[in-house]
Amino acid sequence: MTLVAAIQLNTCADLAQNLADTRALLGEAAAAGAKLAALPENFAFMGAHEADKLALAEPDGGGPIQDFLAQTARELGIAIVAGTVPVAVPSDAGRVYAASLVYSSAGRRIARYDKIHLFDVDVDRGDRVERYRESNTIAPGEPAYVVVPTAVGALGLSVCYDLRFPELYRALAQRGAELLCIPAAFTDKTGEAHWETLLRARAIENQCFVIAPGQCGTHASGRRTWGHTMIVDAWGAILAQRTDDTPGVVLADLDFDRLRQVRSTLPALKHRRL
Ligand SMILES: O=C(O)CNC(=O)[C@H](CS)NC(=O)CCC(=O)C(=O)O
Repeated sequence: MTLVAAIQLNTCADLAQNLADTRALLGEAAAAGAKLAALPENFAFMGAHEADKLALAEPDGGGPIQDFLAQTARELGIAIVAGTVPVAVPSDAGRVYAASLVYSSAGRRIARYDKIHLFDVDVDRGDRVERYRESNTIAPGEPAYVVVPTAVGALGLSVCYDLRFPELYRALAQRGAELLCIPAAFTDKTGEAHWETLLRARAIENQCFVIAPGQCGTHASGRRTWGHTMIVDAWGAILAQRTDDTPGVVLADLDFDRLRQVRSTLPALKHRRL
């Protein structure tokens, strides 16, 4: 058995405050015995305006957010999947990559995945339309399938809106992923309709654990996110989830014997023909 954590946050526009909140919950996860903890999308900063995050862009490999992550992983002895970090796009000061970075418990960065699919969507709220244009401030990552060996198994990386593109997860599973990480800031509206169903479908169809830490509550922009951070097993069962709309740690013990049993008794991954 292997204990992992998914951390739910209500990120605000104060970087120092967000890092302090993150550090406290990572500490809680480590104290409980978790070997790996995953943070939500935009864990370090959510400003009043999308463009506010550009001021926090860090060069690849260094900066206050990345230094915090490396140091915290080392001090707590826990691997961290850092939801997303705003990493500078060389030659484009107007956009950043939404980079999901993985740190080993020694504080070494062992993987980077840049969000591929950008949320350029109008969310209909009945009385008004909420307009998201993520591509105004985020540069899309080149399509890439990142699977990284960790202390808790082979981890496939993705971010938030990627969840709606099952071909990404199929490719990660084909490349050996046993866990899929989906850090998110889902809208409360689309989250209520689709979040749990999509997460459980990705787990079931790819016979992988799914770790999905989410943003929750109201943010500086006035937008609301869905929370419902959860960890799902390869059979689609919800192992643990946070139903409170507040920050906190979700813990689950991953049983890899169960994963192997699911894959051998229902060998759908081996029955693929396309
Ligand atoms: O809300 C914010 O301010 C922050 N949101 C985000 O950072 C990102 C990009 S705008 N949200 C999503 O990708 C939501 C996807 C989603 O909700 C869906 O696929 O339904």
